[in-house]
Amino acid sequence: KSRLRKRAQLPRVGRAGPLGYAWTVLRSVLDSEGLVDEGWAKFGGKPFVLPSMSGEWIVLGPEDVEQLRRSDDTIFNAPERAKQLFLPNVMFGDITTNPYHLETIIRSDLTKALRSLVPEMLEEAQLAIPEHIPIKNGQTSAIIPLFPTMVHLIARVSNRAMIGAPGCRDERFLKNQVSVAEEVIPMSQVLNWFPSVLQPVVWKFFSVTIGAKDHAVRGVAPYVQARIDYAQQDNPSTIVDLLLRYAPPEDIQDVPKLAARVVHLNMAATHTSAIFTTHALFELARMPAEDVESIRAEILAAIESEGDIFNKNAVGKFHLLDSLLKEIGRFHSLFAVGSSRLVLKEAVISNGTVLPPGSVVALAPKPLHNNPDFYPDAHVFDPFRFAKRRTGESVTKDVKQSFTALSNDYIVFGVGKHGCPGRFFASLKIKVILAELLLSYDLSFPEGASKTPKPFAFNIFTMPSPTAKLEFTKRKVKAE
Ligand code: HEM
Repeated sequence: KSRLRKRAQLPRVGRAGPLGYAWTVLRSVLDSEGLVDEGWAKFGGKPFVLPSMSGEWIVLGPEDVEQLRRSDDTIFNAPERAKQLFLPNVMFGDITTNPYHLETIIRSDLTKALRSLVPEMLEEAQLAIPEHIPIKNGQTSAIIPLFPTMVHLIARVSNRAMIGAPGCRDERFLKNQVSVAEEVIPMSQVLNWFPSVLQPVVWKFFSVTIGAKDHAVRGVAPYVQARIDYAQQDNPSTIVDLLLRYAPPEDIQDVPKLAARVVHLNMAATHTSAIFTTHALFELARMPAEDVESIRAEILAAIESEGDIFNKNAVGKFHLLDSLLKEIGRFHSLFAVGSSRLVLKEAVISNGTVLPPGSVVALAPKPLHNNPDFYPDAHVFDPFRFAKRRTGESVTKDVKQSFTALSNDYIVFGVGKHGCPGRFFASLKIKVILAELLLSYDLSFPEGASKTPKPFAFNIFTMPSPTAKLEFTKRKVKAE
């Protein structure tokens, strides 16, 4: 007898019946994570359907992660799903038929260029931090809204790598880059309510009204043009140079399209990294002082071991900071469901269910990251969890504990061939900024403020509280 079952037999989370369905869809807007937790508990970690405003997600269980990891896009397709979910071709023009800005550049060239980018990002962080944490004359500390400040700081340091200095310091330019995600992500949701023929018209209407993406593209265009004019790409020093190296001739004639690719990359690079930086600073402010001191001491020792130079090798030795970031990714999920793929051909999943083409599958980070087989005391936030697993016996085993290592039990950066190609850049950038902040300031919650600010959830995404504040007190000794 066949064990195979039809897709329709998959259980669904939420209230029963058509009205219950509508209620569940509405709940998913503000509480997808709660729905995923509920479905996982109710169906014992077996696949189930999660309804949402942008259609149904089939949330897969731990047994199916390996199948997604190995997939080569013939059955479970990532780029098609990204197009369906974020509609880049509607909002940015056709930048995904030849997605060289996402693949070649970020995956290989940027990662190779990281060594030379560390001193640049460090210099930018050192210049930007005092501007973002303005301490008034005669005072020793400043209280700032953390998440929006980190978004801005990250955008500036990222753009030192994207377009170079001094362009990355232009406040208006940065504001526009940051606003793009705030326009485009909710818009992709709204556009999904319209049939595809109407989407360009609806987008045109909204984009003229809001305009963040158009402003951002116009902001990047002069830098692209300058790099074309000076043929800087033979000796690349920014991501724009790398982009020009791979751009086909027709793209070189189309500066706005090239600029749109940079804006698209900025979108992937900013809020994600700012979320980690914000969580890390809140955690550091909550942590026992001696733990913060051990992280600082390790940073100082690593820099000293490189002849007092804060370079990429030194950052590679910040194991405690690396562990803290990895634990943040494990403990605070960024999204309720991720690594989604469009099913292109009939596919059978672990429990024998046959999924028809057109289905959407995804993984649920939070329950996977709470698997007691891999994470004893999973409910406890242990900043040094992964550092403790580094035994020093085998380099390969130790590397597996690092923040950027992908595994089936740690899916913050996704799985398989579409796992985040920007993660090495992101990790370095975040560490440079955090190390600089830790060496310069003591961190604390302002008097009377909650030490566990409530995160903000929208659709599948979860962000740290956008209004919670942190106090930065200048430290007396700052090692150079
Ligand atoms: C902490 C920061 C970041 C996090 C948590 C993050 C997370 C992710 C995740 C979960 C995916 C999807 C993986 C999958 O489908 O399995 C992804 C894809 C991607 N990310 Fe990141 N990301 C971060 C930073 C960056 C940065 C800085 C860049 C660019 C400079 C970047 C560029 C990309 C690109 C181009 C993709 C698409 C890859 C593909 O489909 O092949 N990301 N990221």
